[in-house]
Amino acid sequence: MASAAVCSTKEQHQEEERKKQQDASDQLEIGEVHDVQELQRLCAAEDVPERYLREGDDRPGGANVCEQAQIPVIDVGELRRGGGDELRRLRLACEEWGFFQVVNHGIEGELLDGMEKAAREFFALPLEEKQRYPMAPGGIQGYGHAFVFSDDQKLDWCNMLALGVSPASIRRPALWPTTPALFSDTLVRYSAEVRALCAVLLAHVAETLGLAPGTFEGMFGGEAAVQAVRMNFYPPCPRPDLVLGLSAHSDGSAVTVLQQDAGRVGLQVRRGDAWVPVHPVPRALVINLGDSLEVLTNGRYKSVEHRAVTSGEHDRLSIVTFYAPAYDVEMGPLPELVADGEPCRYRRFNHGEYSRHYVTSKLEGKKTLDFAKIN
Ligand SMILES: O=C(O)CCC(=O)C(=O)O
Ligand SMILES: [Fe+2]
Repeated sequence: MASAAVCSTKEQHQEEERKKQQDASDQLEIGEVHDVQELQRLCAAEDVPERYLREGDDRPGGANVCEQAQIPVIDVGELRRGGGDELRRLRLACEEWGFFQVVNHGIEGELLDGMEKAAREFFALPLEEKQRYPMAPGGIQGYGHAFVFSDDQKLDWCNMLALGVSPASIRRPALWPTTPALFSDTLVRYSAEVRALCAVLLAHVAETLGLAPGTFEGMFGGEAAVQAVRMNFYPPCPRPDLVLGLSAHSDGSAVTVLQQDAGRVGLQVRRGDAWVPVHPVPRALVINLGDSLEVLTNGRYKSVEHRAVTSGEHDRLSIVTFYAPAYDVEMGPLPELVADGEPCRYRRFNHGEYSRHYVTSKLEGKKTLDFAKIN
Protein backbone atom coordinates (compact mmCIF):
# COMPACT_ATOMS: atom_id res chain seq x y z
CA MET A 1 0.00 0.00 0.00
CA ALA A 2 2.66 2.44 1.13
CA SER A 3 4.73 1.94 -2.03
CA ALA A 4 1.65 2.32 -4.25
CA ALA A 5 0.95 5.60 -2.50
CA VAL A 6 4.54 6.77 -3.01
CA CYS A 7 4.32 5.71 -6.64
CA SER A 8 1.17 7.61 -7.32
CA THR A 9 2.56 10.74 -5.62
CA LYS A 10 5.64 10.47 -7.81
CA GLU A 11 3.52 10.03 -10.93
CA GLN A 12 1.36 12.96 -9.87
CA HIS A 13 4.46 15.06 -9.41
CA GLN A 14 5.81 14.05 -12.85
CA GLU A 15 2.41 14.83 -14.39
CA GLU A 16 2.38 18.27 -12.72
CA GLU A 17 5.92 18.96 -13.96
CA ARG A 18 4.91 17.94 -17.51
CA LYS A 19 1.89 20.24 -17.33
CA LYS A 20 4.03 23.15 -16.12
CA GLN A 21 6.46 22.56 -19.00
CA GLN A 22 3.56 22.38 -21.45
CA ASP A 23 2.15 25.70 -20.13
CA ALA A 24 5.59 27.30 -20.39
CA SER A 25 6.11 26.11 -23.96
CA ASP A 26 2.56 27.19 -24.94
CA GLN A 27 3.48 30.72 -23.89
CA LEU A 28 6.64 30.90 -26.00
CA GLU A 29 6.49 32.81 -29.27
CA ILE A 30 9.34 31.38 -31.27
CA GLY A 31 8.03 31.95 -34.79
CA GLU A 32 8.59 29.39 -37.52
CA VAL A 33 11.50 27.06 -36.87
CA HIS A 34 12.20 24.91 -39.91
CA ASP A 35 13.52 21.41 -39.98
CA VAL A 36 16.89 22.19 -41.56
CA GLN A 37 17.12 18.95 -43.52
CA GLU A 38 13.86 19.95 -45.22
CA LEU A 39 15.06 23.50 -45.64
CA GLN A 40 18.28 22.32 -47.25
CA ARG A 41 16.33 20.29 -49.79
CA LEU A 42 14.26 23.32 -50.81
CA CYS A 43 16.55 26.22 -50.44
CA ALA A 44 19.07 27.87 -52.77
CA ALA A 45 21.88 30.05 -51.39
CA GLU A 46 19.92 33.27 -51.81
CA ASP A 47 16.89 31.81 -50.04
CA VAL A 48 18.44 30.98 -46.67
CA PRO A 49 15.99 32.65 -44.25
CA GLU A 50 17.25 35.79 -42.57
CA ARG A 51 16.93 34.17 -39.13
CA TYR A 52 19.95 31.99 -39.93
CA LEU A 53 22.21 34.76 -41.22
CA ARG A 54 24.80 35.92 -38.70
CA GLU A 55 26.46 39.29 -38.40
CA GLY A 56 30.01 40.41 -37.69
CA ASP A 57 32.13 38.23 -35.40
CA ASP A 58 29.37 35.69 -35.20
CA ARG A 59 29.98 34.79 -38.85
CA PRO A 60 31.98 31.59 -39.27
CA GLY A 61 34.04 32.73 -42.25
CA GLY A 62 35.99 35.40 -40.36
CA ALA A 63 39.74 35.83 -40.35
CA ASN A 64 39.85 34.77 -36.72
CA VAL A 65 39.91 31.04 -37.48
CA CYS A 66 43.29 29.68 -36.43
CA GLU A 67 44.41 26.66 -38.47
CA GLN A 68 47.86 26.42 -36.87
CA ALA A 69 46.85 25.36 -33.35
CA GLN A 70 45.34 22.00 -32.43
CA ILE A 71 43.76 20.76 -29.20
CA PRO A 72 45.91 18.21 -27.29
CA VAL A 73 45.56 14.45 -27.73
CA ILE A 74 45.63 12.40 -24.51
CA ASP A 75 46.32 8.67 -24.33
CA VAL A 76 43.95 7.17 -21.76
CA GLY A 77 45.86 3.86 -21.82
CA GLU A 78 48.94 5.76 -20.62
CA LEU A 79 46.91 7.46 -17.87
CA ARG A 80 45.59 4.08 -16.70
CA ARG A 81 49.15 2.75 -16.56
CA GLY A 82 50.03 5.65 -14.26
CA GLY A 83 52.09 7.55 -16.81
CA GLY A 84 53.25 10.72 -15.04
CA ASP A 85 54.02 12.52 -18.31
CA GLU A 86 50.54 11.86 -19.61
CA LEU A 87 49.04 13.15 -16.35
CA ARG A 88 51.06 16.34 -16.75
CA ARG A 89 49.84 16.66 -20.32
CA LEU A 90 46.28 16.18 -19.07
CA ARG A 91 46.78 18.96 -16.50
CA LEU A 92 48.06 21.30 -19.21
CA ALA A 93 45.17 20.34 -21.50
CA CYS A 94 42.68 21.18 -18.72
CA GLU A 95 44.44 24.43 -17.74
CA GLU A 96 45.13 25.76 -21.18
CA TRP A 97 42.42 24.34 -23.41
CA GLY A 98 39.51 22.79 -21.49
CA PHE A 99 39.33 20.54 -24.56
CA PHE A 100 41.27 17.51 -25.73
CA GLN A 101 40.84 14.35 -27.81
CA VAL A 102 41.31 10.97 -26.15
CA VAL A 103 42.76 7.88 -27.81
CA ASN A 104 43.01 4.36 -26.33
CA HIS A 105 39.85 5.21 -24.42
CA GLY A 106 38.70 1.59 -24.31
CA ILE A 107 35.39 1.95 -26.17
CA GLU A 108 35.25 -0.56 -29.02
CA GLY A 109 35.26 0.86 -32.53
CA GLU A 110 32.36 -1.42 -33.35
CA LEU A 111 30.17 0.24 -30.70
CA LEU A 112 31.13 3.73 -31.90
CA ASP A 113 30.28 2.72 -35.46
CA GLY A 114 27.01 1.12 -34.32
CA MET A 115 25.95 4.31 -32.54
CA GLU A 116 26.87 6.45 -35.51
CA LYS A 117 24.98 4.16 -37.89
CA ALA A 118 21.85 4.15 -35.69
CA ALA A 119 21.92 7.96 -35.37
CA ARG A 120 22.47 8.47 -39.09
CA GLU A 121 19.63 6.08 -39.92
CA PHE A 122 17.36 8.01 -37.57
CA PHE A 123 18.15 11.40 -39.15
CA ALA A 124 17.63 9.88 -42.62
CA LEU A 125 14.01 8.94 -41.79
CA PRO A 126 11.15 10.91 -43.35
CA LEU A 127 10.23 14.00 -41.34
CA GLU A 128 6.83 12.61 -40.27
CA GLU A 129 8.56 9.62 -38.74
CA LYS A 130 11.04 11.77 -36.78
CA GLN A 131 8.23 14.02 -35.63
CA ARG A 132 6.77 11.12 -33.69
CA TYR A 133 9.33 12.17 -31.05
CA PRO A 134 8.73 15.91 -30.91
CA MET A 135 10.72 18.34 -28.81
CA ALA A 136 8.28 20.90 -27.40
CA PRO A 137 9.15 24.59 -27.93
CA GLY A 138 11.55 25.48 -25.12
CA GLY A 139 11.93 21.76 -24.34
CA ILE A 140 15.13 19.77 -24.11
CA GLN A 141 14.19 16.21 -25.07
CA GLY A 142 13.07 14.77 -28.38
CA TYR A 143 13.62 15.68 -32.02
CA GLY A 144 13.73 19.34 -32.95
CA HIS A 145 15.54 22.49 -31.86
CA ALA A 146 16.61 23.15 -28.31
CA PHE A 147 17.44 26.61 -26.90
CA VAL A 148 14.98 28.59 -29.05
CA PHE A 149 12.93 30.93 -26.88
CA SER A 150 11.90 33.92 -28.99
CA ASP A 151 11.05 34.83 -32.55
CA ASP A 152 13.89 37.34 -32.88
CA GLN A 153 16.60 34.82 -32.00
CA LYS A 154 19.10 33.65 -34.62
CA LEU A 155 18.68 29.98 -35.49
CA ASP A 156 21.23 27.19 -35.85
CA TRP A 157 21.56 25.03 -38.98
CA CYS A 158 21.08 21.84 -37.02
CA ASN A 159 18.48 19.18 -36.26
CA MET A 160 18.77 17.59 -32.84
CA LEU A 161 17.66 14.47 -31.08
CA ALA A 162 18.15 14.93 -27.35
CA LEU A 163 17.44 12.24 -24.76
CA GLY A 164 17.82 11.94 -20.99
CA VAL A 165 19.61 8.66 -20.25
CA SER A 166 19.96 8.55 -16.46
CA PRO A 167 18.80 8.63 -13.75
CA ALA A 168 15.66 6.70 -14.74
CA SER A 169 13.48 9.63 -13.63
CA ILE A 170 14.71 11.78 -16.56
CA ARG A 171 14.28 9.06 -19.18
CA ARG A 172 11.29 9.63 -21.45
CA PRO A 173 10.91 6.24 -23.21
CA ALA A 174 8.23 7.63 -25.56
CA LEU A 175 10.92 9.85 -27.14
CA TRP A 176 13.39 7.02 -27.82
CA PRO A 177 13.15 6.11 -31.51
CA THR A 178 11.88 2.64 -32.32
CA THR A 179 13.39 2.95 -35.80
CA PRO A 180 16.07 1.89 -36.48
CA ALA A 181 15.25 -1.13 -34.36
CA LEU A 182 18.67 -1.27 -32.69
CA PHE A 183 18.69 2.40 -31.69
CA SER A 184 17.71 2.07 -28.02
CA ASP A 185 19.82 -1.02 -27.30
CA THR A 186 22.83 0.57 -28.90
CA LEU A 187 22.33 3.82 -26.99
CA VAL A 188 22.06 1.95 -23.67
CA ARG A 189 25.29 0.01 -24.33
CA TYR A 190 27.06 3.10 -25.63
CA SER A 191 25.96 5.22 -22.66
CA ALA A 192 27.25 2.66 -20.15
CA GLU A 193 30.68 2.72 -21.81
CA VAL A 194 30.77 6.50 -22.06
CA ARG A 195 29.81 6.81 -18.42
CA ALA A 196 32.64 4.48 -17.39
CA LEU A 197 35.02 6.61 -19.45
CA CYS A 198 33.76 9.76 -17.71
CA ALA A 199 34.52 8.15 -14.33
CA VAL A 200 38.08 7.31 -15.43
CA LEU A 201 38.67 10.79 -16.83
CA LEU A 202 37.26 12.53 -13.75
CA ALA A 203 39.49 10.40 -11.53
CA HIS A 204 42.57 11.53 -13.48
CA VAL A 205 41.39 15.13 -13.61
CA ALA A 206 41.08 14.98 -9.80
CA GLU A 207 44.64 13.66 -9.61
CA THR A 208 45.94 16.54 -11.71
CA LEU A 209 44.54 18.83 -9.01
CA GLY A 210 46.13 16.89 -6.16
CA LEU A 211 42.73 15.53 -5.09
CA ALA A 212 41.80 11.93 -4.28
CA PRO A 213 40.79 10.15 -7.53
CA GLY A 214 37.25 9.48 -6.26
CA THR A 215 36.57 13.12 -5.35
CA PHE A 216 34.21 14.01 -8.20
CA GLU A 217 32.50 10.66 -8.60
CA GLY A 218 32.02 10.58 -4.82
CA MET A 219 30.05 13.80 -4.82
CA PHE A 220 28.10 13.34 -8.07
CA GLY A 221 25.40 11.19 -6.49
CA GLY A 222 26.16 7.70 -7.90
CA GLU A 223 23.11 6.37 -9.71
CA ALA A 224 21.48 9.80 -9.51
CA ALA A 225 24.26 11.50 -11.51
CA VAL A 226 22.85 12.98 -14.71
CA GLN A 227 23.70 11.63 -18.14
CA ALA A 228 22.07 12.95 -21.29
CA VAL A 229 22.83 12.60 -24.96
CA ARG A 230 22.32 15.00 -27.85
CA MET A 231 22.76 13.96 -31.44
CA ASN A 232 23.33 16.95 -33.70
CA PHE A 233 22.85 16.57 -37.43
CA TYR A 234 24.11 19.39 -39.65
CA PRO A 235 23.00 19.02 -43.29
CA PRO A 236 25.13 20.73 -45.96
CA CYS A 237 24.41 24.46 -45.90
CA PRO A 238 24.22 26.69 -49.00
CA ARG A 239 25.77 29.64 -47.06
CA PRO A 240 28.32 28.10 -44.69
CA ASP A 241 30.10 31.48 -44.58
CA LEU A 242 27.09 33.18 -42.97
CA VAL A 243 25.36 30.46 -40.97
CA LEU A 244 26.33 28.64 -37.76
CA GLY A 245 25.60 24.97 -37.13
CA LEU A 246 25.51 25.55 -33.37
CA SER A 247 25.84 28.88 -31.57
CA ALA A 248 28.86 29.49 -29.35
CA HIS A 249 28.34 28.14 -25.85
CA SER A 250 29.96 26.32 -22.97
CA ASP A 251 28.40 23.08 -21.74
CA GLY A 252 26.59 22.98 -18.40
CA SER A 253 28.00 19.50 -17.69
CA ALA A 254 30.99 18.48 -15.60
CA VAL A 255 32.46 16.65 -18.57
CA THR A 256 31.26 16.17 -22.16
CA VAL A 257 32.20 13.33 -24.52
CA LEU A 258 31.75 14.06 -28.21
CA GLN A 259 31.89 11.56 -31.03
CA GLN A 260 32.16 12.98 -34.53
CA ASP A 261 32.50 11.74 -38.10
CA ALA A 262 35.97 10.88 -39.29
CA GLY A 263 37.38 13.54 -41.58
CA ARG A 264 34.58 16.11 -41.15
CA VAL A 265 35.69 19.26 -39.43
CA GLY A 266 32.95 21.40 -37.86
CA LEU A 267 33.66 21.88 -34.17
CA GLN A 268 35.63 25.02 -33.27
CA VAL A 269 37.05 25.86 -29.85
CA ARG A 270 37.54 29.39 -28.53
CA ARG A 271 41.17 30.32 -27.89
CA GLY A 272 41.51 34.00 -26.93
CA ASP A 273 40.02 35.92 -29.85
CA ALA A 274 40.41 33.02 -32.27
CA TRP A 275 38.50 29.84 -33.11
CA VAL A 276 40.50 26.63 -33.42
CA PRO A 277 38.94 23.91 -35.64
CA VAL A 278 39.08 20.39 -34.21
CA HIS A 279 40.42 17.94 -36.80
CA PRO A 280 39.08 14.51 -35.87
CA VAL A 281 41.76 11.99 -34.94
CA PRO A 282 40.54 8.55 -36.16
CA ARG A 283 38.64 6.68 -33.41
CA ALA A 284 39.29 9.45 -30.87
CA LEU A 285 36.60 11.09 -28.74
CA VAL A 286 36.61 14.79 -27.96
CA ILE A 287 36.40 15.67 -24.27
CA ASN A 288 35.58 19.05 -22.84
CA LEU A 289 35.15 20.37 -19.34
CA GLY A 290 31.82 21.98 -18.53
CA ASP A 291 30.57 24.74 -16.26
CA SER A 292 30.08 22.39 -13.28
CA LEU A 293 33.77 21.53 -13.24
CA GLU A 294 34.72 25.19 -13.52
CA VAL A 295 32.68 25.91 -10.38
CA LEU A 296 33.99 22.90 -8.43
CA THR A 297 37.61 23.79 -9.24
CA ASN A 298 37.04 27.46 -8.36
CA GLY A 299 37.98 28.36 -11.92
CA ARG A 300 41.33 26.51 -11.96
CA TYR A 301 39.90 24.61 -14.92
CA LYS A 302 37.50 26.57 -17.10
CA SER A 303 34.69 25.48 -19.35
CA VAL A 304 35.56 26.70 -22.81
CA GLU A 305 33.31 28.22 -25.43
CA HIS A 306 32.83 26.26 -28.62
CA ARG A 307 30.57 26.27 -31.67
CA ALA A 308 29.91 24.24 -34.79
CA VAL A 309 30.18 25.50 -38.35
CA THR A 310 28.62 23.88 -41.41
CA SER A 311 29.96 22.80 -44.77
CA GLY A 312 28.65 23.53 -48.24
CA GLU A 313 29.54 20.02 -49.39
CA HIS A 314 28.84 17.51 -46.69
CA ASP A 315 26.66 16.85 -43.69
CA ARG A 316 28.08 16.17 -40.25
CA LEU A 317 26.88 14.25 -37.20
CA SER A 318 28.01 14.68 -33.63
CA ILE A 319 26.90 12.43 -30.76
CA VAL A 320 27.39 14.29 -27.53
CA THR A 321 27.11 12.92 -23.99
CA PHE A 322 26.80 15.30 -21.06
CA TYR A 323 27.75 13.97 -17.64
CA ALA A 324 26.90 16.04 -14.59
CA PRO A 325 26.23 15.80 -10.85
CA ALA A 326 22.79 14.69 -9.60
CA TYR A 327 20.22 17.49 -9.47
CA ASP A 328 20.17 17.58 -5.67
CA VAL A 329 23.95 18.03 -5.31
CA GLU A 330 25.01 21.29 -3.72
CA MET A 331 27.57 22.97 -5.94
CA GLY A 332 30.33 25.38 -5.07
CA PRO A 333 34.13 25.45 -5.16
CA LEU A 334 35.77 22.52 -3.36
CA PRO A 335 37.33 23.84 -0.13
CA GLU A 336 40.69 22.26 -1.12
CA LEU A 337 40.76 24.51 -4.18
CA VAL A 338 40.06 27.77 -2.45
CA ALA A 339 43.63 28.46 -1.51
CA ASP A 340 44.73 30.88 1.20
CA GLY A 341 44.41 34.40 -0.03
CA GLU A 342 42.58 33.31 -3.17
CA PRO A 343 38.97 34.44 -3.44
CA CYS A 344 36.08 32.02 -3.76
CA ARG A 345 34.87 32.85 -7.28
CA TYR A 346 31.51 31.06 -7.38
CA ARG A 347 28.62 30.94 -4.95
CA ARG A 348 26.96 27.81 -3.64
CA PHE A 349 23.81 26.61 -5.39
CA ASN A 350 21.79 23.56 -6.12
CA HIS A 351 22.81 21.80 -9.35
CA GLY A 352 19.19 21.23 -10.41
CA GLU A 353 18.66 24.98 -10.17
CA TYR A 354 21.64 25.62 -12.47
CA SER A 355 20.46 22.97 -14.90
CA ARG A 356 17.06 24.62 -15.14
CA HIS A 357 18.70 27.99 -15.67
CA TYR A 358 20.97 26.52 -18.39
CA VAL A 359 18.22 24.83 -20.38
CA THR A 360 15.93 27.85 -20.26
CA SER A 361 18.56 30.28 -21.62
CA LYS A 362 19.64 30.65 -25.22
CA LEU A 363 23.16 29.54 -26.12
CA GLU A 364 25.27 32.65 -25.71
CA GLY A 365 28.92 32.04 -25.01
CA LYS A 366 29.56 31.56 -21.31
CA LYS A 367 26.74 33.84 -20.19
CA THR A 368 24.82 31.17 -18.27
CA LEU A 369 27.70 30.85 -15.83
CA ASP A 370 27.09 34.42 -14.61
CA PHE A 371 24.45 32.65 -12.52
CA ALA A 372 27.21 31.28 -10.28
CA LYS A 373 29.94 33.91 -10.44
CA ILE A 374 30.80 36.13 -7.52
CA ASN A 375 31.99 39.44 -8.96
O1 LIG B 1 28.67 19.32 -33.12
C1 LIG B 1 29.60 19.71 -32.46
O2 LIG B 1 30.77 19.49 -32.75
C2 LIG B 1 29.34 20.53 -31.21
C3 LIG B 1 28.23 20.00 -30.37
C4 LIG B 1 28.13 20.68 -29.04
O3 LIG B 1 28.94 21.48 -28.66
C5 LIG B 1 27.00 20.35 -28.14
O4 LIG B 1 26.10 19.58 -28.54
O5 LIG B 1 27.00 20.86 -27.00
FE1 LIG C 1 28.72 21.88 -26.51
